Amino acid sequence: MGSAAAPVRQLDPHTVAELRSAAEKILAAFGTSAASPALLEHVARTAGAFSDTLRHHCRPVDTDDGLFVLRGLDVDDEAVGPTPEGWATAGDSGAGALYDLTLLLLATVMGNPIAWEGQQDGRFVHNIVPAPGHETAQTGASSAVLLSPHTEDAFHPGRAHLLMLGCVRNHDHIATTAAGIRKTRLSDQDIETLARPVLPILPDDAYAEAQGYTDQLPPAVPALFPAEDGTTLRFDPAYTPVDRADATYRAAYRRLEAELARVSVSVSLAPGEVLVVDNDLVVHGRVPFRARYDGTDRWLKRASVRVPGRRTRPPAEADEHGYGQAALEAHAS
Ligand SMILES: O=C(O)CCC(=O)C(=O)O
Ligand SMILES: [Fe+2]
Repeated sequence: MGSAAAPVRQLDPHTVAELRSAAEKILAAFGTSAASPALLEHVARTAGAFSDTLRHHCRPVDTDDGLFVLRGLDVDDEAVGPTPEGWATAGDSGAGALYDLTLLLLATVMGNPIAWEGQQDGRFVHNIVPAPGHETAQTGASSAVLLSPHTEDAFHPGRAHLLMLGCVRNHDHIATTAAGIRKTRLSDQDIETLARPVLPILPDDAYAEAQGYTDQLPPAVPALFPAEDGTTLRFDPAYTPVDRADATYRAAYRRLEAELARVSVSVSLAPGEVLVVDNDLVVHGRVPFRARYDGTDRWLKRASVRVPGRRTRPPAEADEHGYGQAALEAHAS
């Protein structure tokens, strides 16, 4: 694993002030970051009036890294209060809500934020904190184990194009890992093999309801897709029954895994930094750590964004059932 620096987009003080005042106004008007149709409309209108400078900071990923870090937002460590011991108690008022709204605004500039009825109560901005009892899970709530590199919500055809991870607190400098498909070297033969729909990707442990879905069989999906401007990937080995494939496929899959490990970078987010990952180009994960459970634990805010008009995925995804899960879009598209 390398520690090559991720491309950084430094927000200028004027843009930071523009964002802060927008988030403050919305919080003053609604008293919460909990999404209502009226709040979302307010967010859309506000984001639509942002400066060109802010918009430019939010332009699409423009390097082979497939990601960037927005730097410069300020987080008042005292004001956000203790790290909750689980997403459910994170609350949606005060300084934490200000961060939720800032992410929601940024997400709206980049595309259309999405939420899942089946995850974190349908919130548009999730709280990622270590939770007692989940230490070894393959979800954001874990800590003691490596969270293996994955495409976010890989099981679903409506998954995000962009994943945003905003750091509230990270005293122990615990790194998110990121590996971009455009940095890997694979033979044409392997790419061809992995572009065949051979295996399903099953719903992850954050989706209890989807895991109980039995109406239709899990669809086999390609891990790689040769899109117009380069290869994209859909990859989640922890939820893929790789041993069901033949030896040729398994070997190619393992080589993809090894290549992703080789090009993986560590991004240790500091408070106020927002990692933006292109979910079609980059798989992300997290190194293991020891949770503190004393109110000072690592705390990230997460938003998922769809970018209208993208053509980076196989058209056949349109026929997938998505295990009965539906993504809610923040804004009419
Ligand atoms: O904790 C992290 O750095 C990443 C966790 C993760 O995979 C996610 O929030 O989607
Ligand atoms: Fe994730």
